Amino acid sequence: MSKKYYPAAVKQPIKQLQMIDITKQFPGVLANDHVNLEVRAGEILALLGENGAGKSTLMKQLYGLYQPDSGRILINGKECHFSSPTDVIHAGIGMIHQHFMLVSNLTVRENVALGLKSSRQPFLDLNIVEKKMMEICDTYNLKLNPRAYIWQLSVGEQQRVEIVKTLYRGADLLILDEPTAVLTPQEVDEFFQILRKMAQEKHLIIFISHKLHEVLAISDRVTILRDGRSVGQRENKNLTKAELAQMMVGRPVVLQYERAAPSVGDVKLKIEDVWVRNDWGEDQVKGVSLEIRSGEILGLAGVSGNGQRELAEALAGLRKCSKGRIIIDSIEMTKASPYERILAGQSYIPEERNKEGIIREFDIMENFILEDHDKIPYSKHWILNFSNIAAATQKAVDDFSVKTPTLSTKVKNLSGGNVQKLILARELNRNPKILIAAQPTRGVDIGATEYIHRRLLKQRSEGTATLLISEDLDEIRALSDRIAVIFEGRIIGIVDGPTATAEKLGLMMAGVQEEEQK
Ligand SMILES: Nc1ncnc2c1ncn2[C@@H]1O[C@H](COP(=O)(O)OP(=O)(O)OP(=O)(O)O)[C@@H](O)[C@H]1O
Repeated sequence: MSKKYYPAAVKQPIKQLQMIDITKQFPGVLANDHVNLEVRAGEILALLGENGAGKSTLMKQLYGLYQPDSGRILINGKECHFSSPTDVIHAGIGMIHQHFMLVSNLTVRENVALGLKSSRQPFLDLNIVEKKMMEICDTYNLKLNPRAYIWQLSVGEQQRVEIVKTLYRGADLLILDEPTAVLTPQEVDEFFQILRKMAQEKHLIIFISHKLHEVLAISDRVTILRDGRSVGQRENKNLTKAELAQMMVGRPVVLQYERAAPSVGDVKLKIEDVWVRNDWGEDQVKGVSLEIRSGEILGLAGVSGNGQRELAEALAGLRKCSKGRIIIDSIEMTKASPYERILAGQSYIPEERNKEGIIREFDIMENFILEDHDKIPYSKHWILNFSNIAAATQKAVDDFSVKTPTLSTKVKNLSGGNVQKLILARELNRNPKILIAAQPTRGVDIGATEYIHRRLLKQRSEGTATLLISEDLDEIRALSDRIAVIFEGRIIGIVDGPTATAEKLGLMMAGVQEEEQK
C-alpha cells in the first residue's frame, strides 16, 4: 500500500537517502537486482553504468514513476513509499531531465511559477516569485535574467532555469540525468561550480553521466551498476578512468585510439552556400559551404542550437534548403528524398533518435531492416526472408552490444543508449559512401562508444566520407581529420583535427574566431 510522505508544511531536510535491495523486473529483463545506493547531505554521488545497466529504472523508482517489486527507500532512516512525482517533490526530491521541460514563449520567472499555488491570494504574484527566485540565484551564483524569454536563452541558461525551478520547490536531493550532454566546456565549468555550491549548502546530488573525466572531476563517491546489479561503491580518491571503465564494462577498455593518416580521395559530399530555415521560418543555417572527401572525417563542432540540426536534416533530405546546393558524388541532390539519398549511398544517424531514427512501436528486427526490407538478403520477389533478417539483426545486436531480451522486443522498451546503438548498427551495416552522424555517441556508454569510434575509423579507412556532428570535443578531436566550427549558422573557422585544443575549439564555439584568440 502506498502512503504519502510527509506534507510540505512539516517537511524535514533530507540528510540521508538509502535505497536498499531494490529489485525491479520487466518482461524478460531484471532491470534492478537487489541494488543498493546511499547518498548523504553535502555529497555528490555519481551513478555510472553501461547502457541498460538499470540507472534510469532505479531513479524512476526514487522519483515515484515506477514502484519497486521489492526493496526499501529510506529518507533519514524512515521508510517511505512514493506513488507519484508530486509526493516526491513534497519530500524534497527534484529531477533535472536531459530534455528541459520549459515553455519557450514564457519568461524565466513565469516558468519558475508554473504549477505553483499561492497560499493566500487567488493569483500568484509574479513579483514575489521573482524575489524568491533571485535569492536562490544569489545563493548559488546562478546568473539569470528573470524577465528574459526562454527562447532567448542559451542551453546552459535554460538548464539554470530548471535548477532554480527545482530549488524553488524545496528540493534537497537533486537527480541530474546526463546534465552536461548539451553544454560547452566553459558551461560545464560553471555548472560544476554550481553543483559544488549546492553540495556546500548541504544538498544531496545524484549525477548520472557516461563521461568518466567529469565523474572524476565532480563526484565524492561513485556507485556502479552492471547488468542491473550494484558492482561497486567507491570513494573518489585515487580512482582512474581506466578503473571506472573496467568496473562498468567488466573488461579493460581502450580509451585512446591510434589513427592512421587519412588517405583521402574524391569529394563525395559538397555543400555549397546552403541556407536552411528552422521550424519558425527563420534562417538557421546561413550560407554553409563544406566539402568532404572519401576517407575523411570532417568534424562539425558547435553548441547545440547553432544550426547543426537543421543542416543535418537538410543533408538527410528531411528539411528543404532555401538556397544553395547539395552534391553527392558529383550529382546534385538538393531536392532528393531521404530514400533517394540512401540509394545514392548516404547513411544518416539522427540526433533525435526517438523521433527520426526509429519506429518505437516496431520491434528490433523491423527497425533494423527499415528502408532495406525490399533488398537482398532480407527479401526476394517481395517475399521476406525471416531467417536472413534474424541472422543479420542478431549479428548487429552482438557487434554493438545492444542489450535486449529478444529480437522481437519493441524498441520503446530499450534503454536510451541501446536505441542509439541499434540505429548505428543499421546505418553502418549499409557500408555507406557518405555518413552524416549527428551526436553518434550521446548517451552511449563507454564500451559502446569505443566500438562506435573504431567502426567510424574503420569506415574512414574503407573510404567513407563522414560528417561527424558532435558537441563532445573529446570525440571530435579523437576522430576528425579537420574540424569546422559552426556559430550562429555560419562556419567561423576550419582547423586541423589532430592539433586542435579543447580551449581553442571551446572559444570558437562561443563565437571567437581563431585570429581573435591570438
Ligand atoms: N518500461 C520497460 N519495459 C521493459 N523493459 C524496460 C523498460 N524500461 C527499461 N527496460 C529495460 O530495463 C533495462 C534497464 O534500462 P534502463 O533504462 O534503466 O538503463 P540505463 O542504465 O538507464 O541505460 P541508458 O544509459 O541507456 O539510459 C534495459 O534492458 C531496458 O531495456
